[in-house]
Amino acid sequence: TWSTRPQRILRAVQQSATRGDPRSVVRAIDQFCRHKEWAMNVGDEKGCILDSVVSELNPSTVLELGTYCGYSTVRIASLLPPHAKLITLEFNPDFAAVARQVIAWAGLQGKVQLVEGASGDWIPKMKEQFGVKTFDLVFLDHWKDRYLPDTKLMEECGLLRKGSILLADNVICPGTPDYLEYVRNSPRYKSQYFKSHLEYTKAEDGLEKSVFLG
Ligand SMILES: CCCNc1ncnc2c1ncn2[C@@H]1O[C@H](/C=C/CNC(=O)c2cc(-c3ccc(F)cc3)cc(O)c2O)[C@@H](O)[C@H]1O
Ligand SMILES: [Mg+2]
Repeated sequence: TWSTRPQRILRAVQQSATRGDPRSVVRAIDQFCRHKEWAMNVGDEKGCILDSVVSELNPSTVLELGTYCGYSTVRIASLLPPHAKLITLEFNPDFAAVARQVIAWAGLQGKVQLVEGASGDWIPKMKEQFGVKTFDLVFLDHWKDRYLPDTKLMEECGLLRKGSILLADNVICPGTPDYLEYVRNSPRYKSQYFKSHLEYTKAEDGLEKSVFLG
């Protein structure tokens, strides 16, 4: 087939979702991934847990690592207060191009800064490039072996403050054992596991919510 899966996801959004309606964009992607082609979006079950963490925290600054098609970007941005900002990092240009259009279809481009590049390069530049002091919430959903090094990098760059929340996808499937061991045993975090299922399947997966204690 000539198109890529992200391009087919974008087409499903453009065909089935209403412009400017984030919930319809989320629904269109979930419908497509449940009934047509599985894709690695956080999905609706874990997405509801993500929504509750965002709504409860009401964050002003959010960082997302791994945009992919922009599904969780849209979920998070649609819940942010008026002046809040979400910076999302994506290093695959084809995925970034699809995500920009998904985010625009949802009408959320004003709340989202999609940065095309690698987390390791951009985390150290957050303060100077975007005037960010610290992040209230970080959503980790990129390569699973990068969760721990990038968390340590965020600590070193002073991007976390007392009370900052790290929310990590896939801590069971595919799994992030070194990250989980770190946030669950480090005295600098208070960690909590939210049991759920791998998107669009019955397999176990879950989100780990970790509060940075400073
Ligand atoms: C330089 C590498 C680290 N820095 C990075 N900086 C910016 N973007 C990065 C990135 N790493 C990866 N990305 C991007 O994040 C995304 C990667 C996500 C990786 N996610 C998974 O592998 C994943 C995989 C599964 C999965 C589960 C079960 C299964 F059988 C098959 C797959 C489920 C998920 O929910 C997942 O999130 C891509 O868009 C990629 O281009
Ligand atoms: Mg994931």
